[in-house]
Amino acid sequence: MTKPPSAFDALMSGARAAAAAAAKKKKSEQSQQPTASSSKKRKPSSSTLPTPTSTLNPNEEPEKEGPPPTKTRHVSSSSALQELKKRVPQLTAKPSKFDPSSVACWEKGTPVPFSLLALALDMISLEPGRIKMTDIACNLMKTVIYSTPEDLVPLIYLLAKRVAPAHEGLELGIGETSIIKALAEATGRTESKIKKLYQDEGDLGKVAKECRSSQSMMRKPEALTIRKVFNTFRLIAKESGRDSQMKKKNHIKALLVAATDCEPKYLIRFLQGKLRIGVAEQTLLAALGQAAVQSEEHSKPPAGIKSPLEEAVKIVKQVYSVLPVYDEIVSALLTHGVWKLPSTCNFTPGIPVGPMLSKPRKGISDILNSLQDVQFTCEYKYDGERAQVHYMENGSVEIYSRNAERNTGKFPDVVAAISRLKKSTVSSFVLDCEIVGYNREKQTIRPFQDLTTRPRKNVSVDNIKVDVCIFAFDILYLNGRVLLQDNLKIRREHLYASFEEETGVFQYATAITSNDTEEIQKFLDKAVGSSCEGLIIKTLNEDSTYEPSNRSNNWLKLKKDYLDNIGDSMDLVPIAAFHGRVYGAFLLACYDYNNEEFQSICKIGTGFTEEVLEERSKSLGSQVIPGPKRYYRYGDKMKPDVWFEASEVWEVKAADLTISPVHRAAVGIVDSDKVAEMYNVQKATQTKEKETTKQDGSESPKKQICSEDEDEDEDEVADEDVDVDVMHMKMKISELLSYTIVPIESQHFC
Ligand SMILES: Nc1ncnc2c1ncn2[C@@H]1O[C@H](COP(=O)(O)OP(=O)(O)OP(=O)(O)O)[C@@H](O)[C@H]1O
Ligand SMILES: [Mg+2]
Ligand SMILES: [Mg+2]
Repeated sequence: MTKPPSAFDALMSGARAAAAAAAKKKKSEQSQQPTASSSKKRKPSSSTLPTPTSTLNPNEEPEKEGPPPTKTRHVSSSSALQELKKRVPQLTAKPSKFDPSSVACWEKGTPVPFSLLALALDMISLEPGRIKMTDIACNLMKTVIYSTPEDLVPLIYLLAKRVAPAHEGLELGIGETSIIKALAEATGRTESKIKKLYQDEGDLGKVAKECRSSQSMMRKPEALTIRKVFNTFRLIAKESGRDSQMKKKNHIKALLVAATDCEPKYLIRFLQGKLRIGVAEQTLLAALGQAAVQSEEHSKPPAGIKSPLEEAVKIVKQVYSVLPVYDEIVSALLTHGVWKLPSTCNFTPGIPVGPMLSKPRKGISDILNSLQDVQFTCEYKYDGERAQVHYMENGSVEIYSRNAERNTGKFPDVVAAISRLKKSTVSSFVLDCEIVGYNREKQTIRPFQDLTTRPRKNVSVDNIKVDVCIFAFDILYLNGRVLLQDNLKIRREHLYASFEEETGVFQYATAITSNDTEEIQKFLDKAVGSSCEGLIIKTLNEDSTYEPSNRSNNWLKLKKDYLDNIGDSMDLVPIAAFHGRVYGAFLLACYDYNNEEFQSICKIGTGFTEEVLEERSKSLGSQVIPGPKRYYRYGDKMKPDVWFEASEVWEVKAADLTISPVHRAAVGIVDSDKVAEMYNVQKATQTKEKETTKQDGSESPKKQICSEDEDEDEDEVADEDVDVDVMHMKMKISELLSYTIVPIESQHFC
């Protein structure tokens, strides 16, 4: 999703929910997993890791340093850990050559030690390439399938940094303060000491590791297992009401007390929901597909499949886009095998499917070339929030965002409208639509920015400041029937027959069916004139099924931004920055000669190569001033981390200028108190970010992104853009083109 600042926020909040999200409630807690798919019985290794149920030693002394642990079981002997450490490097083997018994040095069938995951994550963190990362994740899964298949679900959730599927919205809900408190109590240090170490180190995970390793323990509590950690995370996520923070803290403390070696580091990082652990969703799904094929029982592909590994990965990804619930997929996979997945895991009302996405095209002729001899339709591309509305047989409604976040509480007006305007023949449906800010008096679409001022949760219908109109463009499910495989023409007929339109409340996306260049051009102009971003062109008849999560050639977007003749560059001055790994984002300002002031116009997230970003950060680092100059104009809500002397000018190519409630450019000229904002700079720079990620396969460049909120949830960006296409980059329209360092006479402005 590429949005102006506040949408970027929405993305980040989606990520937050997702990063903290987790497993399907009952299932994972019941550890109901099917049996091991490995049929060969191998002898457990002689040097087994002690299991959690082993030797209780009531005679041991409580440890001297730190509070005594609640349990006094002695488990994980350091020799067992050493043995595991010796074996773990084998996880980097090619999955086809990897023998899980070479790593599984604990008793088969017993819970898999958490240290295996922690050590594997250490290895993954050293791997820049996606392929190697996938191999390690795959081998890790193979090991778990071989040893203790019921631990596969918890393993996958931990790798995915979730505690439940995204749509359940279950979050760990712990702040850094609680983590620090728990860490202090678990290690017997003061909170201020931990804070100090954190400040010096910059990484609470490392602090945790150091504190643990420097703490001598007379006796150790039970060794952590993957399932124990995961179940505790779920408990943490579910604690609510009074004392919940305290209870959460105690859960964390119990985990920390039991953690050894590099375990504390990863526990903390999981709890913080940090990027530096885990694997992107698509990598995880690929690893799962491969691990499934290579696990013995179900490895035989049906006849005619030439490349089983690739095919299995495709199946797992496809099934996940229709039913994004690991519990279901893993269970089906272990019971019936990967080849039966498409029939064992199906679309389920109430669970959001991945939204179909579009590919950018540069112009109408480009579109006509791509879609020769194919019937297609053009629709307005509305600039709002994607919504998948599920209306269940019992009349309940759920609204999901593009990232499968549950948005129902944000749009009670949509819930009401949809229930009122569905025809009486309709008993259940899943609607794909764009929710757009709307001025009902003037009957006009409001800018995207206005929509983002709506609170995210617990909105009450009586207190809505920004009305919305639902622009419906697809229907995926109707009266108990899944329509994903029907072509768009049929789906549309169903859609048009299912609702009453009401201007400004519920409308069908404006559409024409034409392949005449001039007509399409006029339609595009009309779309832009009606505050839309451009058009989405969709195949109508053949090859026009709904493709969940796919950025498909059957949906092409034509944004006004992309057209060659629009978009000019502007000379802007960085006046402040927001922290990231280097500076995460800069606040840019234009110079107003009349008022002799710098007025903020946009934040620029990236759009530069890492090299240029590094260079600019360094250069501006020497221009830091204690606070904003009095001739800087910026919105009250802008809270950059550092301010700069106005010292250099950057040429920035922009797609669009819109009225901004935040920035101060052209204040008083454009609108009495509102101002212009170059928000598309951010849209495009975020896109660029995605491509960087894809191309080099690493995740680190994402750290450059900074949103209006904290930068803690960057990882979701990676998850969702695995299939961002390179075309996008070529036609990127707003980017940092060049920068010139122009000395600016500061006395001039004083
Ligand atoms: N008529 C429409 N049909 C499909 N999607 C539409 C339509 N109108 C608006 N949209 C929006 O456009 C998006 C599809 O564009 P794309 O696949 O590029 O996703 P995106 O990266 O979020 O797009 P963008 O940032 O350009 O809005 C959808 O997610 C939806 O929010
Ligand atoms: Mg986009
Ligand atoms: Mg959009």
